[in-house]
Parts: sequence; structure tokens; C-alpha cells
Amino acid sequence: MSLRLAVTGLTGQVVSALIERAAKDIEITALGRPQLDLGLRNAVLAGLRHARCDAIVNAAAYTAVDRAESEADLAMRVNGEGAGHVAEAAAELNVPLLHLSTDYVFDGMLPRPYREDDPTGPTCAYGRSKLAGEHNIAATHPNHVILRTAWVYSPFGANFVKTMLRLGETRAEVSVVADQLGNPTSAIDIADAIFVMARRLVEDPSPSLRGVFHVTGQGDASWADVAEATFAAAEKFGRKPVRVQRISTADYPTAARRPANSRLDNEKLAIRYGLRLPPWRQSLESCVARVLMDKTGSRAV
Ligand SMILES: NC(=O)C1=CN([C@@H]2O[C@H](COP(=O)(O)OP(=O)(O)OC[C@H]3O[C@@H](n4cnc5c(N)ncnc54)[C@H](OP(=O)(O)O)[C@@H]3O)[C@@H](O)[C@H]2O)C=CC1
Ligand SMILES: Cc1cn([C@H]2C[C@H](O)[C@@H](COP(=O)(O)OP(=O)(O)O[C@H]3O[C@@H](C)C(=O)[C@@H](O)[C@H]3O)O2)c(=O)[nH]c1=O
Ligand SMILES: [Mg+2]
Repeated sequence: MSLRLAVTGLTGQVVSALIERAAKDIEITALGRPQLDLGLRNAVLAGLRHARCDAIVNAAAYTAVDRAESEADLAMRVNGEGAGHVAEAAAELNVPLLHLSTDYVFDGMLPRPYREDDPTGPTCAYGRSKLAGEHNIAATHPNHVILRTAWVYSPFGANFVKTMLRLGETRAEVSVVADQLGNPTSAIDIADAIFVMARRLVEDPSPSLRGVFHVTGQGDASWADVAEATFAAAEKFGRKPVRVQRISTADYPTAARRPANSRLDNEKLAIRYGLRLPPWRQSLESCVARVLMDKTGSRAV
């Protein structure tokens, strides 16, 4: 059965992955700035009203974590209120809404992976704005899924893995925090999960498929682990080795405070949707391969 998805954002990692991964029977309508600005209610309602779709994916967001500390109002307008506007549109169109949220809604103090119903407690402005978005969606449109994902990387846009590959071009050593734990997640794997979930939501009205779901790559890592895996993969493509100096958060001051442990338990997704994302190291290797192949002009693997 064909599936028509209206997606917010034009150039983001998840948007790009959705466009690239859509099978022939999936039609993606991407809506973004300047026509659709999430902060402008009328633009969101008008833009989505005219997109003929079976489901809406809210993949656009203000994602500059450190900058959000000094632009908290803007982050809130886009991530908090903006998500509410998208939910209003989904309610008006009577279609399911799949909304992307983040591990940064948690404070990071729990000594185990977070489950969907664990208490939230964001430590930074970006996290607070994303949590407000979750609340606005839940209050506006019951027919929704909030996918909390984390540490997203891909060949598209800006992300930590591409930052490491760029730093590695000129440095023999990079210092990276080793005391923040999370789940690196490929935007491509997120896109594939969104297609499965959207189809189910369109076909099946059951409440057990709705609500909050944790959707991350399998396996835990620190940022230092991600950096090491990135450089190890890059070596296979002829890059010189880069050493990772494992440092602590205290040695890498940033504007935003990030959770020390934001690992997310994915069991609910496995049980209710029968879905598990691939192990992060596997997807990371494909990503690095693609980024480096694209650079040398060779065919991507
Ligand atoms: N990146 C990550 O590590 C993680 C992301 N998430 C969530 O996943 C989702 C997708 O993230 P990702 O693909 O990485 O995001 P990106 O930062 O790659 O892209 C963000 C997209 O949002 C668009 N955007 C920003 N502000 C607005 C606005 N006011 N109106 C309309 N569009 C806007 C950008 O458009 P433009 O091109 O015009 O700037 C861009 O297309 C987001 O909800 C994010 O919060 C969750 C966990 C981790
Ligand atoms: C570039 C760099 C970062 N770091 C640290 C800073 C920080 O603690 C950690 C990650 O840095 P980044 O700024 O790349 O990642 P950050 O922007 O915090 O990534 C977050 O983005 C938002 C959108 C999310 O929703 C989160 O899930 C998460 O992916 O690594 C180093 O230790 N060394 C470095 O050279
Ligand atoms: Mg960042």
C-alpha cells in the first residue's frame, strides 16, 4: 500500500534520510523554511493543510544545543510551540503524527538506560524546549508517536561523526569526553523505522502503538568511543590514525550542561512494533565509508 508522508524540514539529517530511503511506494513531501517556519503557527497550518498525506513527520527542530542557552526563547518557539502547531495541523487533517524528540529530556542521573515513563528533567535549554514540544503534542493530538532518539549521525548535514572526520584531517590527536554515555543512532536507521511505524499507525488505530517510544541504535557508547570508532573506520579508507585523548566533561566546558547517562531502553519498541535498530558500530562504519567515498569521488559502497 502506498504511503504519503508530509515532513517538516528540508535539509536536516532525518529529513534527508527519509527522502533518500523512501521506497517507490512512499511519497515524501518535505516542507521547510522559508515557506514553513515552525515558529509561525499560520505558516505551519497553511503548509500542512495543503500537503495531501497519510501521516505527518515533525523532523525539523532547533538543534544547536549550546547556542540554545543564549537563544532559549527561539528554541522554545521552534521546538516547543512549533511542535504544538504541527500537532494542531495533524488533528485538523485527522492523520497520525510522528514527532522526533531527544535523550536530552532526561537529567542523566539514573544508573541504567531510561525507559519511556521515567521522569524527565532536562538540564539544558534545548532539552527543555524539546520536552515542551512533547507536552504540547500530547495535549493536542492523541494520535501521535513521540520517537525519542539520540546522538544522530549521517552523511547529511552537521553531526559529531563528521566533525571528528574534519578534525582528523589536520590533527593527530583529538580530546573527547569519555564520561557521557548514550546511544549513537544513524539517521538512515531512524528513517527506516519511521516508515515501518507510520504504516502501522495508518493501518492500526490501537492505543498500544501510540505514545512515547525510545528509538536508538543498539549498544552504548561514550562520545570518546564514537570518536575512536570513527577514526578506526576512517583508517580503512587510507586516513592516518588519530589518537583519542579521553577527557572528562569538566575538561571540556560548554554552554549547555549535557546528561552524563542518556542511554535509552528500546524494549517497548521491540515489543510493540517488533523493531530493533542495527548495532551502532555497524551503521557508523557505513556512514564513515560513505562520507569518505563521497570525498574522493569514488562510488559509494
Ligand atoms: N541531531 C541529533 O543528534 C538529534 C536530533 N534529535 C531530534 O531529531 C530531529 C531531527 O534532527 P536532525 O535531522 O539531526 O536535525 P538537523 O539539525 O540536521 O536539521 C534540522 C532541520 O530543522 C530545520 N529547522 C530549524 N529551525 C526551523 C524552523 N524554525 N522552521 C522550520 N524548519 C526549521 C532545519 O532547516 P534549515 O535547513 O532551514 O536550517 C533543518 O532542516 C529533531 O527533532 C531533533 O531535535 C533527537 C536526538 C538527537
Ligand atoms: C567537538 C567535540 C565535542 N566534544 C564533546 C562535547 C559534548 O559533550 C559531546 C558532544 O558534542 P556535540 O556538540 O557534537 O553533540 P551535541 O550537540 O550535544 O549532540 C546532541 O545533539 C542534540 C540535537 C541531541 O538531541 C542529542 O541527542 C545529541 O546528539 O562531545 C568533545 O569532547 N571534543 C570535541 O572535539
Ligand atoms: Mg552540537
